Amino acid sequence: MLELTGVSTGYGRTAVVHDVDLTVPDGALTAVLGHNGAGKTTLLRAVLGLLPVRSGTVLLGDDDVTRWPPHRRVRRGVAYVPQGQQSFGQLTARENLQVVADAYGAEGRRRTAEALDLFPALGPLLGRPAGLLSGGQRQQLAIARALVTGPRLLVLDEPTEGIQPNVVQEIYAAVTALRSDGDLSVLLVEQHIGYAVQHAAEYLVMTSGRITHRAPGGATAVAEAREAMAL
Ligand SMILES: Nc1ncnc2c1ncn2[C@@H]1O[C@H](COP(=O)(O)OP(=O)(O)OP(=O)(O)O)[C@@H](O)[C@H]1O
Repeated sequence: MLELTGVSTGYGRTAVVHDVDLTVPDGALTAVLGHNGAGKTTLLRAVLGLLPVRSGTVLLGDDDVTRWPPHRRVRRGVAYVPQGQQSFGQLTARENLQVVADAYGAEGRRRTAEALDLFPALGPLLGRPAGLLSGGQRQQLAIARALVTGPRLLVLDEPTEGIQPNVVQEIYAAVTALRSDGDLSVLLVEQHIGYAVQHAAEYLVMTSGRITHRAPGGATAVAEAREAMAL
């Protein structure tokens, strides 16, 4: 479980995120919604340890990881897929997976095979430079690469931004399959309200760095979420 209590963070002297409480129970999906510049990515950076927490605490299970560096959080089971379908563009899709898998030996090879089962569209593309893949394919590759680390918490920053609807469906189907398989938790930042709220156990709306609305997710919650976003 991930639990943030009273977390504030920012850049230099600029405070961006203020006093955020957020929980992702084991096996659950929590979604953070908000307009451009609301502070969603900044909040995720604090979860990953890429930005120092100025006040508040970040717990992973029983561990207080507030001061842990990013690599220690990754070893503790946190995987981050940043915004923008990032990959090593000159390397092939296969090599993009291998650079991570090599660090995990036989386990890495097993997880690579599992990730490719989850995203079958990647199979025929493995020999192609990642820079030549479409945005949707690169996003699937980025999620697959994160899965090779064997996460217990997957942190996704706007995974469907700029991606065509059928690939969005594939990405959400994959996330659903992953969660139904075990106790993988997902912290999801999205502007695509419909999918995020439908799949979330809880969703939060962030406005100017503060949580201004929180409610249980589900198919019937989407209209309320749109209203909360419009305020
Ligand atoms: N490296 C940085 N240094 C200084 N300020 C930054 C930095 N990155 C982001 N900010 C500022 O922090 C605020 C929140 O940005 P953030 O990227 O967290 O928003 P967001 O909700 O993720 O937006 P988007 O949906 O557009 O990605 C913005 O005002 C932004 O200009």
